[in-house]
This record gives sequence, structure tokens and C-alpha cells, in this order.
Amino acid sequence: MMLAGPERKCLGSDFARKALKMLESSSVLLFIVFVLLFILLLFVVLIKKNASAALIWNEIIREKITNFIMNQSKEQRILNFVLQNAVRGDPRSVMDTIDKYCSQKEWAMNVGDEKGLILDKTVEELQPSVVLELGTYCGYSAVRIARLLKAGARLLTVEFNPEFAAIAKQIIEFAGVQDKVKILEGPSEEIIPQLKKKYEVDTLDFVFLDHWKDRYTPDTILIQECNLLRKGSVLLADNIIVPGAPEFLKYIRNNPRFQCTNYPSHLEYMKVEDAMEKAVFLG
Ligand SMILES: C[S@@+](CC[C@H](N)C(=O)[O-])C[C@H]1O[C@@H](n2cnc3c(N)ncnc32)[C@H](O)[C@@H]1O
Ligand SMILES: [Mg+2]
Repeated sequence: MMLAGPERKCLGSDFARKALKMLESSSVLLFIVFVLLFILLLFVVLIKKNASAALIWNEIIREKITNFIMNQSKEQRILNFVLQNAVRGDPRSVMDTIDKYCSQKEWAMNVGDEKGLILDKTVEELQPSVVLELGTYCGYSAVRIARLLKAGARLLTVEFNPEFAAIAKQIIEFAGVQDKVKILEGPSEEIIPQLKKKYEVDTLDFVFLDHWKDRYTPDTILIQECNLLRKGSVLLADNIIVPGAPEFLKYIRNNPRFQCTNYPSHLEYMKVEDAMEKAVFLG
């Protein structure tokens, strides 16, 4: 059927309107894609320059997406990688395997290979009999410390996240240092007052602070109040620049009962500046 002149005109303008609408919506879509790409590019640049952006990217965005796709936590992936690639009973191999995974595949908050050397040196110099670690996570630093302990010495490591504590237990056992390490599951503020009676601690020779940074000062005060330090006890605090523990630095550096030394280094598995603070208790 042939359309009359005005009908044909109407059909033509209808088509033009639809085409225009499509063009409009596709250009809106294109604009959105462009803006998203720009934000992503900006974020990538920020990640290279800024530690917080890098942490947000690694810890929140990338990790959550991978967890969702794989239906598994990052810590479970770290454990699996250790079980499949490290040598059972060899702490060095367990540490190296975790470092490899976290530097090449997924960033994680272990003390890492670079600051790990500062931790090693402190343990080797002190030769502690009783060590307290605040913040076990997957057990990387626990394995690192335990492998250097002399016969009969012990490490008590505190972790309040049950999933992390369970993973740490398997990693510590796989490394073969389970006889020297006891994982204490619960919040540090509850565990510290129990150390003397429940865990038969007289005094602590060495304390490694590596839990949430806002607990560094209150837990250092609590440790003193519970009479857990002796003259010469050493505290070593990680991440005093990133994420940072300014309140703790102010407290410990202005406290005449402690002598402090700063060890500049880098954030685990990154080129971002970080440092550790050592504080010797003077009694
Ligand atoms: C940075 S990670 C520890 C890393 C570990 N030291 C290593 O280098 O392998 C901090 C851990 O402390 C735990 N944590 C934070 N605050 C805590 C608290 N008040 N009591 C017990 N655990 C805590 C977190 O769940 C997390 O697993
Ligand atoms: Mg740390």
C-alpha cells in the first residue's frame, strides 16, 4: 500500500526522532563509559603515587571482586598457595611462598620480606624466651619469629578474627613451628590481662605490635599496668607511617621509661615509605 504525502512525511520524521534518540542515548552511554575510564585511569595514577589509594584498591575493590568471583577469601587463597607450593616443615619456604604470592598476585598485610629483616634482627639480638605478638593474621610473622626462637622459648600470638586464626594455625603447622607458637584467639584488651595467670607469663622479653593501630597505645599501657615488662623488654611496632600510629609515637617517644629507635623501611610489598619503631623498656 502506498502512503500519501503527509503520512510519508510523518513516518520519516518518526524515524528521524527515533534515530536521534538512539544517537542521544548511545552518546550518553559513551560519555558514561568515558567518565568511568577516566576515573579508573585517575585511580591507577593515584595507586602508583598514593599508599591510601593503593590500599583501597587492593583491600577493598580488587579483593572484594576476586572473593565474589572465586567464592573464597584472600587468606584462604594464601593458605592454598602455601599448601601447594611450599615445602612442609620448612619455615623459610613458607615465608618465601607467602611473599611471592603477596608481591605477585594479591597484596596482604603481612610484615613482609623487607621489614621482616628488621624483625629477624631484633629477635636474633634479643634471644627472647617469651614473645607476645599482637595481630597474627595468616601467621606469616609468627613463622618468621618462631623459626628464630631458641629451644624452650615460646611465642604467644593474639588474633581476634576466627577465620584468620584458623588459617594461621594451618600455616604455622605446615611450617613445623607449632610447638613454639600458641595462638590466643580474642581481642588483645581481653587477652593481655590473662597472660600472667592463664598463660603462665612472668614477663615478656619481646612484644611485636602489629594489630589495629589505634590499639598500640592502650595495649602498651595495659601491658605495663599488668606488670608484664621488665628492664630491657623490647617493643617493636610495625606500620608507624602506613597506616600510621602517630598517637603511639607521641606516647612512646615522650615516655622517659622507653628508649626509642626508628627503622625506616617500606610498606610490605610496595615502594611506599613505612617504618618500624623499637622501644626498649628502661624499667
Ligand atoms: C597487620 S595484621 C597482622 C600481620 C601479621 N603480624 C604478619 O605480619 O603476618 C593485623 C591483624 O590483627 C588483628 N587484630 C586487630 N586488632 C586486634 C585486636 N585488638 N586484638 C586481636 N587481634 C587484632 C586483625 O584481625 C589482623 O589479622
Ligand atoms: Mg604490619
